[in-house]
Amino acid sequence: MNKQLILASQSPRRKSLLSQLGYQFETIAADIDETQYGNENAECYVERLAKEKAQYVFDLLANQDNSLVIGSDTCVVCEERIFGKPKDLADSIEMLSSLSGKSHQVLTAIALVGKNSITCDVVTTKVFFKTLTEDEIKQYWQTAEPQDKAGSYAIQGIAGQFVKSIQGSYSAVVGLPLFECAQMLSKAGLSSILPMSTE
Ligand SMILES: Cc1cn([C@H]2C[C@H](O)[C@@H](COP(=O)(O)OP(=O)(O)OP(=O)(O)O)O2)c(=O)[nH]c1=O
Repeated sequence: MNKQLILASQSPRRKSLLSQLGYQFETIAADIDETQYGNENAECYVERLAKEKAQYVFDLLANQDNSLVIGSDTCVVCEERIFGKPKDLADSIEMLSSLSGKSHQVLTAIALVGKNSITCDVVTTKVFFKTLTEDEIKQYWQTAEPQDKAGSYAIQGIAGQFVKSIQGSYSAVVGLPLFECAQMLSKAGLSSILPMSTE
């Protein structure tokens, strides 16, 4: 019997990306504390949060034997600094000024939790930004787009024009790496409407 798939997320972008893979799934938002530990590097941080989101939702389920939960987390890393979502305009100015005119990394972790199983993968993408003026950053803030996005920008939105190029996975920057996600779900034995082979 095929397992039931649940996406542990309140993000409409993750829902839309997962839909592209052709799986039937439900979404349930995870409510976890996203505070970073003092000694935690970016990779460990996103991996832990992706696992905690998936585990949080898995623990709510009645039918755990027959369920798999996928959780994900994204952060932006620039010169050793880790950026999550901006708290306010000042935070957004701080983040986007740091990203202006150089490259940074976007880290997205995906975790799949089932009964007695956890698998996880962290995908890193390099993003090259044009130089931004403070006026541009302030105007961008007024659009509301950056407010719920790691690093205070959305590559899939207005901020697409800030991005000169990327090396890596576009879908991972938006919030869910499609290639890695498809491989993980396929290896876990889930079938989508599109049969996948694993590499
Ligand atoms: C860099 C970047 C991030 N983002 C988004 C992806 C994530 O949704 C968000 C980072 O916050 P997350 O805490 O990873 O996710 P979330 O709170 O939106 O959703 P949930 O925890 O319920 O799954 O930033 C974009 O949409 N575009 C971008 O270009």
